[in-house]
Amino acid sequence: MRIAEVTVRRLRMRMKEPFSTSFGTMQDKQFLVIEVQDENGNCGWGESVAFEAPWYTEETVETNVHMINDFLVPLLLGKDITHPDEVSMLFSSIRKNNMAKAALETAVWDLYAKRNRMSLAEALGGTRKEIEVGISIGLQASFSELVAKVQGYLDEGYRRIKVKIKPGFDVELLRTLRAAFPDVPLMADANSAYSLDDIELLKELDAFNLLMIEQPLGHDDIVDHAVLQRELKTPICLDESILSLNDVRKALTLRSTKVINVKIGRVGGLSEAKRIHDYCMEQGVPVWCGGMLEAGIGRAHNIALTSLPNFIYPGDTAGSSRYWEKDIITPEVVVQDGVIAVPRSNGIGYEPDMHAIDNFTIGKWCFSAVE
Ligand SMILES: O=C(O)CCC(=O)c1ccccc1C(=O)O
Ligand SMILES: [Mg+2]
Repeated sequence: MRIAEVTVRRLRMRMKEPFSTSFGTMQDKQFLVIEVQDENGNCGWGESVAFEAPWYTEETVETNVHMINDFLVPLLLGKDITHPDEVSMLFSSIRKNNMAKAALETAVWDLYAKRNRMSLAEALGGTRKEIEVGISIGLQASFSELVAKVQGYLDEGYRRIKVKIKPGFDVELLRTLRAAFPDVPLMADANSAYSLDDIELLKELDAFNLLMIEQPLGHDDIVDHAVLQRELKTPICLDESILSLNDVRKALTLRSTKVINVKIGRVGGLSEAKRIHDYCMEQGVPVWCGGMLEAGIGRAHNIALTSLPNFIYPGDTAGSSRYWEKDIITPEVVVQDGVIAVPRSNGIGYEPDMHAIDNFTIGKWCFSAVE
């Protein structure tokens, strides 16, 4: 297939409620939507998960606009591609900027699946017909509000609860939750809020029978996490520290982590995400799919990826209505009884809603290959 056109749209959408983590609060979300077109007019869709500010990784919406428009699109446009695995090789001269690369690469995966009349899940080798999902709940103003939120999501059927923690909102917060929900699959995500100086406090979390603790230490660390894991019963799960299969290999060698949170954007695309999945499966290490407050297109890519067999724990991919009054795909992503049915129609299996997309678009760039 020849990549004949690329359209980059910058969208702004307001989330139903703010989302707070150890590094701050956000409610307005800007992100990029990518449309790639082949020589026959088939379209593939991708979403950049970079945020407006660089608190999760160093990438931002603006750096993604720059990288995509000025470096990555010129490497992709007009190229003949037989398989989407080739896209990351086309981009190999560009260091890092994984979210920018993934936005384009995932769009090519969708296009490839559509051309071959298969679902994206099928193209990736996914086997599950439905996926179990959990929910990630941001820091709340009070413990009672948090308990009420958890109860609400359990009532909706979510299969696993993840809460954010930070210094001062950890031991008592989790004690309160465990008292209210003794048997619920529960985990905590610190988004790098602690250091090895907090080791005694982190050991107290072993009392709460958590499924895992996500990224307690430095965003780029795999050495201190190995020291911490030796002292903890609770499995550590790395998120921010994992940017590639090589990072996974090194973290497992050091025993820094027992579970991997796979995010397509953070690792540079679906091909690398699948390689990480396959490697972890060989090693007997479970993985699960993280979230980046995505709109529908990013959500659809997560669902397809999660259909692979070693996605053992429920992921963070909630239904569209968790964040959005109105999503940018039809139908919207629906969670019923804590599961999402993996779409069987071609590509991502959801139709981009052009009316909604146009409504939210605040910037647009179009590129065509020269004939
Ligand atoms: O609901 C989601 O999409 C995931 C929410 C979440 O935990 C998160 C949201 C934004 C940035 C980082 C993270 C994270 O997993 O650390
Ligand atoms: Mg995380």
